[in-house]
Amino acid sequence: MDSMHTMEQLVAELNKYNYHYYTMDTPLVSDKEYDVLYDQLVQVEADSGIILPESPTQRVGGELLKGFEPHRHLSPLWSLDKAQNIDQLRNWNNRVIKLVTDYNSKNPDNPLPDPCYAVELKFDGLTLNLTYQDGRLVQAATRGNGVIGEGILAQVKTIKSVPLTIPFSEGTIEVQGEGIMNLSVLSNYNLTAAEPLKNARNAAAGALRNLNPKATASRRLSAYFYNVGYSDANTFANHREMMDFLRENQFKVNPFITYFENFDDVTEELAMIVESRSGLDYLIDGAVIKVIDMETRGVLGYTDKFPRWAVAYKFEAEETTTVLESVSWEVGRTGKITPVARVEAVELAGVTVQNCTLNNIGDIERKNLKHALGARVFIRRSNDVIPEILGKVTEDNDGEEIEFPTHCPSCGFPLEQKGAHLFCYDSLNCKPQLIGRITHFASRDAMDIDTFSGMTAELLNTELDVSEPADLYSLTFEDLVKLDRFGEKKANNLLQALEKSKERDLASFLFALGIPNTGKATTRMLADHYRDLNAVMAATVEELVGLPDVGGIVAESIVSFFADPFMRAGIDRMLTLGVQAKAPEAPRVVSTDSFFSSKTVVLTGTLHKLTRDEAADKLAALGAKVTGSVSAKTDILIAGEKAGSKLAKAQKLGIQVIEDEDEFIRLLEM
Ligand SMILES: NC(=O)c1ccc[n+]([C@@H]2O[C@H](COP(=O)([O-])OP(=O)(O)OC[C@H]3O[C@@H](n4cnc5c(N)ncnc54)[C@H](O)[C@@H]3O)[C@@H](O)[C@H]2O)c1
Ligand SMILES: [Zn+2]
Repeated sequence: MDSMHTMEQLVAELNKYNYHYYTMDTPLVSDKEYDVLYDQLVQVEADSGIILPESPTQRVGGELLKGFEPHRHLSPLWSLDKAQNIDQLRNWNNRVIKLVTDYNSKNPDNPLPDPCYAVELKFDGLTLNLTYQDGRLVQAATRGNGVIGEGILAQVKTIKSVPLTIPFSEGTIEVQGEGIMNLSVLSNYNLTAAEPLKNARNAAAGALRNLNPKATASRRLSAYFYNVGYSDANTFANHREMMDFLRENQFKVNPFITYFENFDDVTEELAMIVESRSGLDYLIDGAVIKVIDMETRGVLGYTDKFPRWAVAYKFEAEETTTVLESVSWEVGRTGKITPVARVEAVELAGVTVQNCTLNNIGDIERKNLKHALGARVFIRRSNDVIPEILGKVTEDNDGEEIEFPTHCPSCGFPLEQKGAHLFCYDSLNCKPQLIGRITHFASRDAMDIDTFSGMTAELLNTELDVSEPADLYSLTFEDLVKLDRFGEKKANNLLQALEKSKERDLASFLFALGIPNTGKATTRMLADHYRDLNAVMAATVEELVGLPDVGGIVAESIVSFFADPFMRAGIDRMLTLGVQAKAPEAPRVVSTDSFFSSKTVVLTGTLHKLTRDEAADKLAALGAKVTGSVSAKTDILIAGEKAGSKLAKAQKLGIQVIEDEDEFIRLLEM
């Protein structure tokens, strides 16, 4: 009786979440939280042998939205069975093998081949089913309940990569794929949107199920296709043939698709995908493993909800919900004030999350978080960066107000707002700014002062009054040796490291200065172009904006940095104390007859025999233009190990890719 009660509660709760997720595209819980409850229900059903008629384990999708013309799919659309770990994946494979073996023993004259597998990305967007008649797109539908979907032809036509006509013109076919919003498109959209979108999946789904196709068009969606669900004139022997057909008919097919004869190789591929996940420009929530032989698929068949010949291998969730407890304000090295949120501790992607970033006050307002203290919020963690608060679960005014500071929480100086950010401009006296500047100056990509940390900067500041980088170079052994936890050895080590840093090159020195809005690539370019510190310091805005990748803001930042008498004095003092800021070595000989001459080259992934900087130097010396992102203008992509989205993009654009490092080196030396 108790399990009956649990079951009823779970069914009711899950159906409520389904409605908000599938029908409204505004989920109330994260997928992670949903999946936990769903798995509980599956377990209770298995234990009790009872399944309630309205159980979500028996149905695909959710209710249809009114206002769209219903479309009956020519063959049904399915959900996918799930494996949360490799053991569950092996169980799935064992079931496949058993069914194939059983079949073969009954049909010895016509046996099925040993299973081979395709591994694809599992896109997180909205399922699309496109109907083509005699080569023309005549309908596009959502999955709906798997049998009937919502007709969203006008909306789907706004996706530029969806072909309106295809070469294949024999009768009717239905092609399935996923409508998605690229993450870069989402973040661009959010830069100016009055109401930022929380999540790319809901953004895509909501846009496609918007009655106004103009609204859909403004989201600039994309779509990947992975299945021919129905064709009255064509059959395929296996998945490869089907993919070839899709490519030949100009559907966008994801380049990350691999085929394996051996199941162990599948698990290796999955590990690779997990690695490259954070480099992709779209959301995936797992990978899909499919048996490729079509006859085998027919024999394996379907349950009420999903095919037995495919399984989704779920990756660790990147989103969950928690409660926003408080907000504190941190001062960065440039004086920028960053709100840091404390949330109720929650597990996400393998770690316990307690702090999240809120970016800036502009973001708090745009994300409707101004009154969110104590409210439930969605958070997202990708890569290893600090998780971000995406927005409230419900848009109700149910929280306390987040008060914005008027004075620097560290030095008490009145704050100024510039754009979406608050700044403390008391940069010479505000302690976190001093410490931040010194720590940055010493960091690896800057002056590379060994063993120096934020704690060192803090200690030197409190005990020896080191308040700017130049002060570091007047430190003496006597000063250092009397410090807590220092001793002779450490004092000598630091002095040696400081001595060594005097030989750092101009690019690193410029980077170390921490000029606002000026990163490593720009300081390197400045060093290459001017080859002399005084020349950089004398550059004008007009001159700077003429240089590659320098815009007005960067140019202004550089000029006003060097115009500051305090900064100039600090630099002069460092030069007097022996800092060299060495110009790059001998002027570059630009060759014009090499393989790489006048080609635009992008480097990605890990190289083993060269660092990326070395490779870029060599390429530049051969007259190549080395850029950071792949576009139609790219001639060659050098893809080292674990190359991710850039490789996929290059393949998609048909750009020449060199994946073999030895071959790359051979071409460099040619
Ligand atoms: N947060 C919520 O409130 C909520 C509610 C309901 C469901 N969900 C989420 O949705 C999941 C269940 O979703 P479902 O049953 O709709 O779909 P599914 O996750 O079981 O997978 C089926 C879908 O995967 C998609 N897909 C992407 N790439 C594919 C590929 N390469 N090949 C084949 N299919 C591919 C297809 O669109 C297909 O419809 C749950 O696990 C849960 O995470 C969340
Ligand atoms: Zn301050």
